[in-house]
Amino acid sequence: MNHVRNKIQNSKTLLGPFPTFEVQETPYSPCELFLKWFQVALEHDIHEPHAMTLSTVDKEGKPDSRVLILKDVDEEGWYFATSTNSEKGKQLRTNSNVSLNFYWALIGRQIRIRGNAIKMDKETNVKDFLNRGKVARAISLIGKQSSILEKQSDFEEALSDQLSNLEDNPVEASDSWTLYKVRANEVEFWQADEKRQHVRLKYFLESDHWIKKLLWA
Ligand SMILES: Cc1cc2nc3c(=O)[nH]c(=O)nc-3n(C[C@H](O)[C@H](O)[C@H](O)COP(=O)(O)O)c2cc1C
Repeated sequence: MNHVRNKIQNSKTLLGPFPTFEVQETPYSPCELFLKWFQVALEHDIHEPHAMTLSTVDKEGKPDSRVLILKDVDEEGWYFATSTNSEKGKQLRTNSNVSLNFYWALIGRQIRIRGNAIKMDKETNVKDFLNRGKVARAISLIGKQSSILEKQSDFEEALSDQLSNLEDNPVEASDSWTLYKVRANEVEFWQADEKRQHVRLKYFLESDHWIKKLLWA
């Protein structure tokens, strides 16, 4: 495995070419800039640009991270969905502080969001749940995300039970499936530069308005 370690040690990063980031021409709100950057990601055919890392902290203050799908974004916040029974669901119950991170290597862009995760109402959660594919709904209805699985066949049996259940009850919704809105108070846009002169612009929410500051790279 030493050859793999050599590869890691000698891997190059941020070679470019990258798009430019005109910090003087940025909009008032980070949501608007996020959507502009997302559009650029789509134009560059970034693979799964809506995959993001969600970080939470447990009740002892220990951080935890995992990848989730961004379901929507608007001036109110960034949205993700998961089970309240999952590890992250439990963590969010005791501490709603979160961060989100997007990294699009091909265009050298990273977006960091810090804020609070707020649960959406029951009706919205049910609507989001019913929009999911059948297998995803069946898995959610098992309702055991992140608990210990003794053997893989237990999962297969539970899935098969839930798939038959959905045949009989096609609009059954999970009690735990929840859409969360991350209301941001800090959003940073980071643009890589081939000559290592990276550009960082951070939005801070002050009272009820956004201010923007450049950051040292
Ligand atoms: C690309 C990708 C997308 C994912 N999307 C979701 C998602 O939208 N919701 C979710 O609960 N888990 C999603 N997962 C699984 C999570 O990363 C994680 O394994 C799961 O939510 C359990 O996390 P927890 O134990 O911290 O609660 C996704 C994983 C990957 C790699």
